[in-house]
This record gives sequence, C-alpha cells and structure tokens, in this order.
Amino acid sequence: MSGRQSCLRPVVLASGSAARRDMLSQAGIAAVLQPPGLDEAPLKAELRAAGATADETALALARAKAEAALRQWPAGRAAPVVIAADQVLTCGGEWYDKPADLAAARRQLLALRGRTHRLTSAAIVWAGEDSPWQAVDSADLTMRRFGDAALDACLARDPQAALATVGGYRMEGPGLQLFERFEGDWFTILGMPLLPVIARLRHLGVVPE
Ligand SMILES: Nc1nc2c(ncn2[C@H]2C[C@H](O)[C@@H](COP(=O)(O)OP(=O)(O)OP(=O)(O)O)O2)c(=O)[nH]1
Repeated sequence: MSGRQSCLRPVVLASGSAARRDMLSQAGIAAVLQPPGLDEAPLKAELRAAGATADETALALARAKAEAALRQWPAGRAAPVVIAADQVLTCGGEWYDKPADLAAARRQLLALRGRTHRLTSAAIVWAGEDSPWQAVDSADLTMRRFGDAALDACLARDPQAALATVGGYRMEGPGLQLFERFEGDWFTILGMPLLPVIARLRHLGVVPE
C-alpha cells in the first residue's frame, strides 16, 4: 500500500492543541480530533503535592487525557488508537502553567528572561493494551535578556501564542526572537515527542514500515 494509513482502526488525537494537530497532519497522520475536556489543574496540583517529577506529571496527565477521550468514544465503533500528550514547563524548581491572559504571559516571560527553562513533553499511544505505550522527552531553552520593547513586540505580533502555549511563546513564530539557543527535539518543544509516536504507530500497523 502506498504511504497511506493502513490500519482499519481510527486514530484519535485526544487533544485540543493546534500544535499537536498540525504536527500529526503535516506528518501525514490522519487523526480524529477529540479534545479530552479534562480540567488538568487539580490533577497536576495533586501530582505535584505528591512529589511527582515533571516527567511523571506529564505522563500522568497525558494518560488522563487518553482515558477521558476513550470514555467519550461511542460504544460500538471500532476501538481507536488514542494519542494523547502533555507538556510541563519548569525553571529553577518553579513550575509554570499556560498564562491566563496577556498580562500573565508578560509576567511569565519576564520571569524566564535570561534563564534556561525546560519543556518536558510526554505522549501516550493506547491501542487497547492493558497499559499504554508512553514516551517522554525534554528540551532546554535559553532566553536572551531581551528588552521590554522586544517582549511587547512579540506579544503584540502573536497574542494567541501567549494564551495557547505553556511558555507564552511560539518558537515557530515571533517568539523565537526571545531566544538565544535551545537544545532538544523541535517537536518536543512544540508539545509532543513526535518521532517516537510515529514509530509506535508503525509498530501498530497504523502507518507502513
Ligand atoms: N505552536 C506552538 N505550541 C507550543 C509551543 N510550545 C508549547 N506549545 C503548546 C503545545 C501545547 O498545546 C501547549 C502545552 O499545554 P498542554 O500540554 O496542556 O496542552 P493543551 O492544553 O494545549 O492541549 P491538550 O491538553 O492536549 O488538549 O503549549 C511552541 O513553541 N509552538
């Protein structure tokens, strides 16, 4: 079969993330989008209070999103292959969440200015096994000591990024101007360790070897 998806099972992306939607689609993976509708905050707080690491937290949240999507899957339809992911931002022992508004995004970016923060992205691929396949990867991103003018220009050019991303920036957009360097996988930064996920889909026969 050509490079078409060969699996009879639908692939579900349990995410409302445009970045995850786009990276799968651009890689030629057709997925049904099913945002999990999960309130992550209480689970994240519980995990942190229990001393979970960023890796453990991102994996647990990704799994919770996959479970939420499976609960919504219509009975009687072919069981899907579910992909879910989560991303955690940490810096100097502090954990950061998606900014609530532009002012919070500005404060958060000022807090990260001139420092290196870590993005930890976890993915779950669940095809009905007792326990799902999982992968977690991190990238370290160093921000310049940018001026207020550069920050305000970035927020003005890409206000959506400030609210749709955990860091308040899009690396593939004007946010890149705030950075000095980064080390790690590009897709991990965008929100999901994509190559291991595609390798898992190959293993499951969803995409050809
Ligand atoms: N386009 C883009 N998105 C980014 C970047 N860095 C982080 N993100 C996005 C990916 C995720 O959508 C978001 C991380 O937050 P979450 O892991 O909680 O996912 P989100 O709530 O967006 O979607 P989901 O929980 O999967 O429904 O930040 C970037 O540089 N570019």
